[in-house]
Amino acid sequence: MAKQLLLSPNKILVQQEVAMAMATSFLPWKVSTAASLTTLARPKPTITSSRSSSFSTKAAASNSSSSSTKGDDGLPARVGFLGLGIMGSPMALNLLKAGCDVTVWNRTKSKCDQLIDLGAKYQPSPAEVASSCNITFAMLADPESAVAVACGTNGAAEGMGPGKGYVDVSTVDAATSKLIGKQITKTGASFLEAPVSGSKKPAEDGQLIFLTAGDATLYETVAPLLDIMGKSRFYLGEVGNGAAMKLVVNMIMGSMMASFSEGLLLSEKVGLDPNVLVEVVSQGAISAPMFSLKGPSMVKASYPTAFPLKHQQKDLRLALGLAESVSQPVPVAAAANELYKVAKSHGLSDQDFSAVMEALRAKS
Ligand SMILES: NC(=O)C1=CN([C@@H]2O[C@H](COP(=O)(O)OP(=O)(O)OC[C@H]3O[C@@H](n4cnc5c(N)ncnc54)[C@H](OP(=O)(O)O)[C@@H]3O)[C@@H](O)[C@H]2O)C=CC1
Ligand SMILES: O=CC(=O)O
Repeated sequence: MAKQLLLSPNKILVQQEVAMAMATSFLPWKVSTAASLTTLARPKPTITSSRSSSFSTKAAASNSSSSSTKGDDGLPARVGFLGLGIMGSPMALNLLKAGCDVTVWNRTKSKCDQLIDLGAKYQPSPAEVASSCNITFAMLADPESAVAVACGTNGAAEGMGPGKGYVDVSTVDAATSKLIGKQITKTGASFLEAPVSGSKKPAEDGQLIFLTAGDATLYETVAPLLDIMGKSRFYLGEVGNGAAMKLVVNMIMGSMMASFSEGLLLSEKVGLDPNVLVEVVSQGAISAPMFSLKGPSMVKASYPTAFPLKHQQKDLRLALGLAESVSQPVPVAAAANELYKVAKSHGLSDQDFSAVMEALRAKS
């Protein structure tokens, strides 16, 4: 059964979560390999503690053979995936590995090859993916590409219709998400926004956090698919709330990274070993997985891309717009945004966002 928490004062419902029996009843095409559940069950974060059944669905799916892509009534799951970048590729791969019938599309077709080799189907346009699938996910770079893929010529909306669902997992602003939702629902299909928190590695490990909002029935329908790709999911109500939550989280993250970079450079300048700083930080109240993960390579001025810097700057820009819309001062985020803009002007757009440190180094 769904457990709901009411968060005042905004009256945003956070639903945690839907039992497997309920979820699978919406999904005749999903598997339920009960025998395999116990062995695959992982420790769950507190937030997911009320959804052990959904978690088990994930475990079952992860352990399933390709024959288990068919439910009791023999209907196959047909899941589309649009956008196979750093995040989309591992997410689609996890769906495929879990036994889903996955159809992919990417603007640069070569990025589909690995998934096709592993059994994914291919369609030459978002419209054709949407028309051949029950559920279509989209993981695009930014608002412009998310709109183009959903609503442009040969876009997904052209292939949508009653009974289908479109789940946009890109990080965009609320207005963009609402626009896409409007175009999708006009066709009779359902829409869910579901941006993710978590980077390349969590995407590979199926450990993403989904921040969903929109059609509640579609949310329940896709819950087992989200559980294949992620470790937790939040349902936040109306379209726009998921986008807003994601932007607030990434606004904090962008400022944290800028501040951490300043600390590393300052420690170096005053003759301290920045590796020791990373260790000290890791043991105290400001410890964060992000610092421990990226600190050692930042000290070596190495920035292997997990979260491209250009996307972090996009998120800060969109978060500033969100803050502006409600007259909320966010001076720290505004300053961080300027730093990421400088980093972009130094040609660091496609490096990891931790390369923002280079913008500070260049200033000194
Ligand atoms: N990387 C990360 O750690 C995280 C990223 N995100 C968010 O997820 C989204 C995707 O990120 P990520 O995978 O890292 O980004 P990438 O830059 O690796 O991938 C972007 C994807 O968008 C496609 N794309 C870009 N422009 C267009 C366009 N005009 N038309 C059609 N397709 C287009 C790209 O296609 P092509 O291959 O042809 O260029 C590619 O598939 C972003 O919104 C990002 O902010 C969220 C959480 C974590
Ligand atoms: O959007 C980036 C992330 O790490 O989350």
